[in-house]
Amino acid sequence: MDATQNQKPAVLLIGGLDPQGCAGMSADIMTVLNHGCHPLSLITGLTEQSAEGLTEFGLVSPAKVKAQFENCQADFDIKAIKIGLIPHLEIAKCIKDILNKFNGPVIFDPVLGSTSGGMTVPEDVKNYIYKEILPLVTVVTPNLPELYALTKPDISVEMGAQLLRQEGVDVCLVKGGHSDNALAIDFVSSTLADFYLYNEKTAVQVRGTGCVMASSLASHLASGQDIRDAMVLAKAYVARGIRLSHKVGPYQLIHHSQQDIALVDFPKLCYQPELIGQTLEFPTCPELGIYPVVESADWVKKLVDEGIKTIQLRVKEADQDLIQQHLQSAMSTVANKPVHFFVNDHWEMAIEAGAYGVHLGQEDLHDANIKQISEAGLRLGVSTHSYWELARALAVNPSYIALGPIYETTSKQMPFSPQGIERLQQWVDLLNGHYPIVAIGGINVERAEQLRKTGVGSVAMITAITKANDYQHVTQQLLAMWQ
Ligand SMILES: Cc1ncc(COP(=O)(O)OP(=O)(O)O)c(N)n1
Ligand SMILES: Cc1nc(C(=O)O)sc1CCOP(=O)(O)O
Ligand SMILES: [Mg+2]
Repeated sequence: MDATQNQKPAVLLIGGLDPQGCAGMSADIMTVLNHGCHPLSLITGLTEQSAEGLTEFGLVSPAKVKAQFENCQADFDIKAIKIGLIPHLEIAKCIKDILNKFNGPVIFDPVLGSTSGGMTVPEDVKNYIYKEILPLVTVVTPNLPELYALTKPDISVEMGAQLLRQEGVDVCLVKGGHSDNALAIDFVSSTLADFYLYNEKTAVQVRGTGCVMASSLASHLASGQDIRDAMVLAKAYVARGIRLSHKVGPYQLIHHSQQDIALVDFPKLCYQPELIGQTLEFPTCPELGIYPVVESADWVKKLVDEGIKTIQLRVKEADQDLIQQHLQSAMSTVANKPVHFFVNDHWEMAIEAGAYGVHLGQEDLHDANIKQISEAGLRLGVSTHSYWELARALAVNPSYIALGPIYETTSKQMPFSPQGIERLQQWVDLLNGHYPIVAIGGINVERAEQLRKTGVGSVAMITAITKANDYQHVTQQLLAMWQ
């Protein structure tokens, strides 16, 4: 077997040593270890600090940092680099050389001083960071004071992030924890999209949260997570750490743990600032059981006749009249029957027809008027395929959350690889008691039986029923299994 297989991903940490073990390199190492990664550490400064603030950056030799990096690179396959304190110009130049020899993701938490006050990074270093380091960085994670110091005082987060990105950074994540808002709102600007991540703020002042956030992000990227997922998971890790934080000496410190993240720690994601913190209400729905997704009113009739209690009409046709005909006909099938009838995509028609609910994907959420669906009293189901899509779904507060594709599907082309049963188990554990979950994608009778063991309340399928040799037999098998 290749000796590099099954090795922990190595994360190179470049930053200052806080001898009190609360922030900087010590916090970074604890975080990286907790994410199942291996920390490599290059110390940029032997700081002197206390609860009163930072009094000394502490010189280290750039030549030694360079030599240490070369040893690390020779012996480890570095998967991500996280940079914190850059105290001196010579160290900044050395870091630039290191970054030029590295191809993977670079996370830069631009520590310019200590939150408790005292010394700050000299102007020449700040200028060098701006012009020479930022262009080599994948994600920069300033807090508000750092954003102001690097750009302009009191600049908006959107404009500030824009300025940093103009220097060549791929993603700018501005941490809003220092604002006096009741929510901890981070702004993310990236080539993929701009969005806000938010969760409830706790009253406690916890040390080292910025270091932990950036190290968590680096660890998730080193482990191969999508960059948006990595940001969501890192924010959840910090939120959980703050919620469980504890007193050490004069400080309140993050709790590091490998336990699963709880829903209360999971951030919400939205694209418009005016929607931050606005929670809509949708009627609840029960566990939905066997949930066929079908393309015609004819199939709705055939399956309701078989005893199906949840069904979705998913007509992928451009002809609006035809969709309307299918919908009207399906509505008369389900009228006065205990059937949970969902309409895919066409939310306005669903409201007009008085359907039980609507199912929307992430792109559909952009176009739909979610408030109108809520006001009309329809249930809402939302698709998710990743952690960041889950964060988006949580902001909408739907009636159920779907996860897919659990297995390879032939019914639809998607940029997502199969989630697998373990990922479904994570969704069930995270959302249990809060949102009903629907699993979809490549599910047949045998697989449905396996998935039931995760505790998922519903399985949705297209081909297993509509392409079956004997759809009635398959439907009866599924219904019998899910009782
Ligand atoms: C139950 C259920 N889950 C997921 C989907 C997929 O919805 P969406 O992502 O909007 O894709 P389309 O179905 O519109 O192609 C679904 N329809 N139902
Ligand atoms: C429509 C759809 N949405 C999916 C998602 O993952 O969001 S998977 C899928 C197709 C499901 O069809 P089948 O049961 O034939 O695999
Ligand atoms: Mg859709």
